[in-house]
Amino acid sequence: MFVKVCGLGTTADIDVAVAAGADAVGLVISGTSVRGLDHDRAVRLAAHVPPGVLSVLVVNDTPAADAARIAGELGFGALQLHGKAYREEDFAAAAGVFPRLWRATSLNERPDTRVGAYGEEVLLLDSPRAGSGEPWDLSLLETARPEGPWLLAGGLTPDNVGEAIDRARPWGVDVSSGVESAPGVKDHDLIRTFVAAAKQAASQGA
Ligand SMILES: O=C(O)c1ccccc1NCC(=O)[C@H](O)[C@H](O)COP(=O)(O)O
Repeated sequence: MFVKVCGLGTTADIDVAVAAGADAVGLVISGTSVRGLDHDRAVRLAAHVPPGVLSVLVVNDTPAADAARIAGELGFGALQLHGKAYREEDFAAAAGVFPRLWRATSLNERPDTRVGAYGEEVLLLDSPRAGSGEPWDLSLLETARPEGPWLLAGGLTPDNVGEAIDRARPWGVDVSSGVESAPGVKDHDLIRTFVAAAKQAASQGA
């Protein structure tokens, strides 16, 4: 089970997520997010992610080609494009600059759930309000379950991630609000508990 912890804001957050066994860490650059990093902090945090752990740049309001340029310049391992504004041509433009793209979408919006439909490596299925901590109706997966590398996100917590994995059978999971003590403030114990619960649920279900 691939586990990504998103919206990290400090080097200590990264250290804790990595030590807990997270496979990827997400850094958000977005003017509208409580987790949005300014450029200098993003540079510092991206450089802090150790080899072997995937660093993911998360954007939702940045032109895709600009985001791709930033991802390349800062040495990110992947770029997660979030939001309704991105179309297939945006992915094509971004891929010409930085090819390791993740596509985030919501099943509530009736998206294309084929992994790779827009040239992305990974598909992320999230709640309609990304980063809100709101869960979504997993029964939507019954008629639109993706195949291949896809992440379940949206309202996951240490308490519900095991059941969500059993039900949705994703390739990986992604969490942000569910490991916070306040919006934008990561709780290190919750990060450890979440990663352990996700890995355990996956090994029991394997
Ligand atoms: O985290 C944010 O604030 C955010 C804002 C805008 C676009 C995306 C954002 N986060 C991206 C994510 O990685 C997922 O939405 C997140 O893991 C799931 O969020 P949550 O329900 O808070 O766990």
